[in-house]
Formats: sequence, C-alpha cells, structure tokens
Amino acid sequence: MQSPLAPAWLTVPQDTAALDPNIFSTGVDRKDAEVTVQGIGVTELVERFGSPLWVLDEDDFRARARAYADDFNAAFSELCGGVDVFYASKALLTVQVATWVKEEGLFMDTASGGELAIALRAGTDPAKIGLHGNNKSDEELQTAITQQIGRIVVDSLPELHRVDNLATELRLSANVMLRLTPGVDASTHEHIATAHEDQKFGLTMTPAPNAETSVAYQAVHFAASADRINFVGLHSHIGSQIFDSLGFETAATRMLEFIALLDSEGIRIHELDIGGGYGIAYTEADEPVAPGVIANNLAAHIKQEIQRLGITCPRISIEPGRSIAGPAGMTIYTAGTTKTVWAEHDGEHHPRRYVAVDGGMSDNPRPVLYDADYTAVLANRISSAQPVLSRVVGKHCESGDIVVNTVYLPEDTDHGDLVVVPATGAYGHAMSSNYNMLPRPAIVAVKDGTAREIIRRETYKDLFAREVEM
Ligand SMILES: Cc1ncc(COP(=O)(O)O)c(C=O)c1O
Ligand SMILES: N[C@@H](CCCC[NH3+])C(=O)O
Repeated sequence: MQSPLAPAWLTVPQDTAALDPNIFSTGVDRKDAEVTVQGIGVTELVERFGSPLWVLDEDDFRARARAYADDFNAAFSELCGGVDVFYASKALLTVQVATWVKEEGLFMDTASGGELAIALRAGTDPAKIGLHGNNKSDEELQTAITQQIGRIVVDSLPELHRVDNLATELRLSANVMLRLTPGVDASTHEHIATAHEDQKFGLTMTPAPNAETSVAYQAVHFAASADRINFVGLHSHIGSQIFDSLGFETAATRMLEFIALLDSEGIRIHELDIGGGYGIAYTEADEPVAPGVIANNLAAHIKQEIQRLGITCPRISIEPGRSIAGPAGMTIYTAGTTKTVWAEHDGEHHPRRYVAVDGGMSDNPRPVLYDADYTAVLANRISSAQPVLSRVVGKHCESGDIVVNTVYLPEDTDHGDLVVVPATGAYGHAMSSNYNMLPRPAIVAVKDGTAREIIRRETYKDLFAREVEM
C-alpha cells in the first residue's frame, strides 16, 4: 500500500523483484531468483570478494563510452569536423578504468595531479589528456607542461600568468584552454551547478562595474599573444546530473556569441569544449536522454547558431563522466539490523522500516551531500512478502547516513539478505572515505562471465599504513 511517507514519484512496485532497465546496467538480470551480473550471482560475488562490494559491468561501461564517441561524431562530423570525447575521470578512476577509456578511443579529462598520474600510468597519450582545477599547484602545472598534455584548462587570470611563467622557466610551450563562466543557471542541485556567476569555477564573461572588458576577454587576448602559450580553445561546463537541454543550449549560444566577437577581432577559436553533466537514472523518477539524442539536439542547436552568427564551427569536445560510469556500477550490501519506527506525517504516525547495511556514507556520500535519491532491490532471493516503505541506512555514527532514502522493499528483507543499489558506478568509489575507519570495498569488474578484482578491498592493516611510529 502507498505510504504517505513516500514521495509522489515513488510507486508501490507490482513486483519487488523487477529490475528497471533504465537504472540497472545492461548485464544485470535475475537467474534462479538471484540478481546476476553477466550471469554471475550476487551471492557468489560476495562469497568471493566480500561485502559491501562495488561491481562494474565492464561491457556496459565500454558500450556507453563508445556510444558517446560514435553518436557525437555522427552528429557533428559534417558540421564541425567531429568531436573529441573526454571521459571525466573524476566520476570513477582506476588504472584499469583508464585503460578501458584508452582502448575505446576516448580522451581523458583529469582534475588533479593524482588523476593525471593515474591516466599517465595507464599509458594514456599525454596529447589526449586535459587537466582541470580551480586551484592547480605549481607542481601540477609543471607536470602538465613537461608531459605536454593536450590541454591545461585554465580557470583564472592569475593561473594563466602562472602557466606562462612556468612554461617560460621550463622553456616549453603549454597547451591552454580557457574555462569560461557562461552565466547559466543549470537545473540541478546547487552544489553541482558550475556556470552561474557566484561560484568558484571559470573566467567570468561579465565585465566588472566600470570595466570595459570581462576577465574572459582579457584572458583570451593574453593567451592568444603569449609566446609560451599554445591557445587551444574555450571551455564551459554548466554542472552535473542535468536532464534539461536548455542549459546546455544556452551555454553553447553564449560561447558561440563570444567566439563570433573574437572572430571579428581576428582571433580564431579552433576548439570549443561544452563539458559534461548528462543526467542518469537513479530512480524511476529520472528519465535519462540517450547520447544520440543529446548529440543530435546539440548539433541542431549549434548549427543554427553558427549560421546565425556567420562563423565556422570550432571542433567540439565533451566531457561526460557520470553517464559512462554511473549506470555500469552497482553496490552489493549485506543487510544487518532491521527495525520499524513510527514517522510523523501531517499529524499522523506511519511505519517506516529501516534496513541497516554494512556500508553507508563512506562508500557513497551522495545522499548526504546532495540529498541524492537511489533505489534498491532484495538481490539474493525473490520474496512474496508485501512491499513496505523502507529506508536503507548505513552503519556510520550519523543519522544522515542514508543509502536509499525511500524504497519499497519486501517486508521480510532481513539480516543476511543481500541488497543491491544500482547506478553507483560514478562518484561512489571516487568520493569514498574511511569514515569511522571502515575499510573501503573492493571493485570487481565483470566481463564475458568472468569477475575480477580491479581494486582490492582495504584491510585493517591499510588503516594503519600511514601511521608514523613513535
Ligand atoms: C569540468 C567538468 N567536466 C566534466 C564533468 C563531468 O560531469 P558528469 O560526471 O556529470 O558528466 C565535471 C563534473 O561536474 C566537471 O566539473
Ligand atoms: N560529485 C558530484 C558531481 C560533481 C561533479 C564534478 N564537477 C556528484 O556526485 O554528483
């Protein structure tokens, strides 16, 4: 029965065993009542690799990566000479994952010296690497320049001057792209919107009061004329987990208008990166848009704008992260303590069942950071018990340690059952911690019916590893 505690979008499932193909990776199914990934059951996975466990459907990851490359190139090849797809590695990065990205022909977007180090360790061609960051250290910039990476995405005027000075000291030239703030309010959680004025990223396109030109304009003129800077192009990224195409289109228009202005002054912009941020389905309320549809819509919009402005289309690049890694991953947890509490709503009390699992905000901080919604299923068996409104919580010392805020689970879900949370491939492992000294789970990649660890589970010994002996 529908609980008054449930949000309007959450329906009571007809079948609590069903696996929504919008949310789960393509290799996930049920066999003999158990959830399987490419034919391997969750019980076997947990027996072999422990719980909780991050499972990655490697074929799904690779197919999504390829779809972005193929569909965007198909949509843009005639118009703008093609598209370079940079995988936003902040979503999920291990040396193995970087290798898949390389093998699928994608470029690599990194956002720190650490991510850059992993991309290089995986043998990524430096020319296919970008480095982001609003506060890059000299060491990070020096590595990027000496490695001659394809683009250092400069985020401020002082940083541009530092890059020029460092490149001069190193007697090398630096490949520089400028990240601008197109002043777009993306429809997403405020902590993951990145193109409105009042936030930390990018060079503003709005002139300060009484100033004749914007910081973005000054930066372009500096980059275009500095001896040690190879000016690659312009960049904008409006935010993350976005479904509405309007924000992307508005940003593209502002960038192209700026490009037209520069064009009229004789500064030709050869490349425009329009960022990532494409939303995925975490729950039944989310309706993700296929890469081919996003590509065609954006290409149609860009075509119209370059015709209106009378400019040649720059080469386009994009930076999807979540929409490649997210749906490919899921987390298997083991249920422990369960209890029912009486939650108040409109002056009445209603039951809410709590199912505590063996992980939580240390393996997925997104619910606590962004009120992110997820869903979950009972995975080791099918139950005919009635679905009851449940909250899956972790084992941390925080009442906000929520794994899935609202989901209908079979009433008899209990101690020892396996609970799977889908769509955790992005920003789970990437943002995980050892809070409460929980060792982090392993990541297992499943391909062609074979499961292998690509990141091993942490042990208590790992927790002592950085202790300095007295
Ligand atoms: C500059 C930049 N590019 C790409 C991304 C990837 O975003 P998403 O994982 O939402 O595709 C991000 C994250 O928001 C970002 O900050
Ligand atoms: N970590 C965020 C996205 C930030 C993307 C980086 N700019 C999330 O999980 O949704």
